[in-house]
Amino acid sequence: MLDSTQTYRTIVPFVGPLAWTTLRVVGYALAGTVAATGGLIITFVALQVQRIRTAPDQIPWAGVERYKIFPKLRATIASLARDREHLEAAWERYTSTNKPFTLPNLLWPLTILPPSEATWLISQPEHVLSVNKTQDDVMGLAHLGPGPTLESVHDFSVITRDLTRQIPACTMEMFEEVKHSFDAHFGDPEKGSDWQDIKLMKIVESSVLDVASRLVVGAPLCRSEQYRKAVSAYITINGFTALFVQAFVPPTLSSLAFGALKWPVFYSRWRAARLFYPEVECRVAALRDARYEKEALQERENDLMQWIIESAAAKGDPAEFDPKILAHKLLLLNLFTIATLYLTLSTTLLTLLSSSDAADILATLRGEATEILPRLAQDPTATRKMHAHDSLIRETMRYEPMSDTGLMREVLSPSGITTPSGTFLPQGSHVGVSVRQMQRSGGKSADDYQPFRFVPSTASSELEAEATKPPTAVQVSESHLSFGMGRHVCPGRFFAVNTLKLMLGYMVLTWKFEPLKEKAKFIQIAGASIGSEKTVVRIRRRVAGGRESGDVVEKTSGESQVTG
Ligand code: HEM
Repeated sequence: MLDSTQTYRTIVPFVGPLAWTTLRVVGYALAGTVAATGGLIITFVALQVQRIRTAPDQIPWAGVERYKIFPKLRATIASLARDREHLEAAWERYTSTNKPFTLPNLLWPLTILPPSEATWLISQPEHVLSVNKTQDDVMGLAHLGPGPTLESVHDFSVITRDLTRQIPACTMEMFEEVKHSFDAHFGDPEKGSDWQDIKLMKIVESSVLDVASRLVVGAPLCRSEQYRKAVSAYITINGFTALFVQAFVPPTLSSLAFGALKWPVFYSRWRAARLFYPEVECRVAALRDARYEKEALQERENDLMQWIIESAAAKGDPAEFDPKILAHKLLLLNLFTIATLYLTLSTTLLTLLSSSDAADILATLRGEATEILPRLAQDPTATRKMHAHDSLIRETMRYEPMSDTGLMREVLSPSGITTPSGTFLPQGSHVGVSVRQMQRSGGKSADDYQPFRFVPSTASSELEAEATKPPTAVQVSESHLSFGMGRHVCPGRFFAVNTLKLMLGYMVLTWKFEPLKEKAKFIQIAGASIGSEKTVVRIRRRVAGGRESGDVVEKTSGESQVTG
């Protein structure tokens, strides 16, 4: 055995070189990190400067501070957190005189047209003002989309044609999932009917994930932890990759960047798709075999997966009928449904619970849900009579839309385009409207939150009722732009509002909510409004036992059931 002196003598000669090597590795790592960060910052700034140049010259910019160096660049960087502030100030200043202004934004400077030009904006053809191009850029669809072509990715006819028509047929299935997922995620069942604190955003996210996925992949997969994790990872990685390339990579190099960065997205997509891919493959094969057998065709499923498969088959292009592409198309739709329903439901709840009338609003909703939800099994179209819920959804989207700006288009026309009031928009510039301000500028009470302002009044005659009927949540107009407007209006809005009614109705029937003591905080990120993750809400499960009509009782199987 070596004594301590020997050990010391053996080790000492290695200490110096080892320390030196370690120091060098750390040094290289540090230098690499500094160089990479510096490179990213320089590319980012150069890219922003180039984008600033694409904006129309003669239009004033929002948020710029004169006499400061690089005012537009500074305003662009500040827009990440101060977008709403910029929008409000410029709206006050320019819109009263019907003038456009340019809103700085990290994606691109956005020229905001006055409301009088919104109808002109949406009536321009795609090759002049393009919606698809903005979607492709924000979501990286050309590189990360399912394919087989971009045109195919933008074909949403399955939603417009099949999903909207089949809403009554899907309602009970969706309601079953609402009950299952909200019971599973909302609060700790062990606490019974005691008050408990929940982090609202997290819990709404988990519940919505199951409900939105039920439409796309069905049960039981939508409830599996493996699928939930895989689809969440796919949404996050896809979103970050597309945004990273849009923010840091010049358009000329974006194909190269996507070529390298797409692999984590494809891997995450594969992890989610492989869980339902065999089912898609099996149905594709069945459809191929059964094309000439009427009986087999009659037995086919009636769900989104089947509609997508049949729609692809109808195109007669083998590339469209590839099970892998079909699975990826389903995942893209799952991304749309999860993100939009999560944001809208959480904003609706937070705005409602922040209101000074929260208790009364909840009571009215509960009354309506008690009357309608138990009738769904007999009449799935009964959700159309949930006027209070519909009005609350429309009012929340009006008051606190998912995004402050909308109707976003890129000018594709090589010679640019001039608006009716004479504003010239060059090729490559981006144009849109201020959704939030337009929705809040319809009279004295437009700045107030009145959840039941769109509930039909009880008129004396049918004729009068028809004449005074307020618009519903899915009816878009210049004062209701949260679903967009024109040819690219959201095709999923009928399904979205129906599902939101089921979720809200079930929640108010099943839990008591304590109104918030302070107004809920919303985080503004680049024009999007998202409830704070930290918001804690107090809930209590209503006592089971069917004491009141409409209460939720537990069946012996452990499932919950709404009593009639
Ligand atoms: C409350 C929830 C939702 C909101 C607030 C919402 C909002 C929007 C908005 C603002 C647009 C852009 C319209 C335009 O550019 O003019 C859009 C487009 C779209 N939405 Fe939704 N959406 C929701 C739910 C859904 C759902 C559930 C689906 C799928 C089932 C869906 C599918 C789509 C598709 C495919 C488009 C692109 C349409 C096109 O470019 O032609 N959305 N949505």
